[in-house]
Amino acid sequence: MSLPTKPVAAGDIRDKLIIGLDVPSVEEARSLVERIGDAGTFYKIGYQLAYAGGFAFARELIDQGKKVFLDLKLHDIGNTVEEGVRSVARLGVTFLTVHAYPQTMRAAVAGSAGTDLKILAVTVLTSYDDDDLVEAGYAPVPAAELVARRARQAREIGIDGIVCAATEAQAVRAVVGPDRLIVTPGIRPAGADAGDQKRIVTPAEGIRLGADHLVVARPIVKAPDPRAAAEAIVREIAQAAG
Ligand SMILES: O=C(O)c1cc(=O)[nH]c(=O)n1[C@@H]1O[C@H](COP(=O)(O)O)[C@@H](O)[C@H]1O
Repeated sequence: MSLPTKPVAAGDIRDKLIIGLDVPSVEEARSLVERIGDAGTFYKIGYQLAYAGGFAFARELIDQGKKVFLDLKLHDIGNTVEEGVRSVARLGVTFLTVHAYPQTMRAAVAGSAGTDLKILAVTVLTSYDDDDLVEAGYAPVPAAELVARRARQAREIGIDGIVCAATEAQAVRAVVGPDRLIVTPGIRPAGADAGDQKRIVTPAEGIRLGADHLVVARPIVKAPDPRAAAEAIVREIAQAAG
């Protein structure tokens, strides 16, 4: 089966790889970024690093010319989300995540209005499968269906991009159209450990399925040679985007 491929936007192919800095301290993050060198242009700061000095480190990365994705997965009452997003927008980061609940997404769009910050809505976490949704209290619904529903709501609300598993990227693209970003975690180079991820694909598949950016943490962060691991993924992305 030949898969539709979204044309690759002009720009640096390395930006398609977002490296998750899932490490416990700024010192470790700094040393990892140094080791990866110019193989890494776009970094994600999530819970682990954000709450351990990561906000100041985001500034440091931006000053080095790197792009930063602040993965805070916000979800609270509308006013709190809106004001929180307004504060994040002042940090100069490129992406911020919120959970794809309509109230939360509307508040995030309001808080980022008039700024360069792009809001990404996390549809259904890639560690969830259909059984996990039932356990969380949802009426039985396939994860893919809930992803499509939330992607439609995100588009209607004016969210900039969607975070979903690459296995759902084509369905999401059909819903959101060509102008929204699709960002996919749950990426594993062939042979790598899945860990807690349940809906995974390889970097090449992720790109062929239409992802604009791939988020990869453990396969790079825990590799004996993180730079070589990042370079191999960028090569795979370039070939797939080819
Ligand atoms: O928003 C995210 O980035 C995210 C959403 C999601 O559904 N699944 C997911 O794994 N992530 C993040 O993507 C990264 C994936 O890490 P690895 O599984 O180690 O490559 C982690 O930092 C997660 O927090």
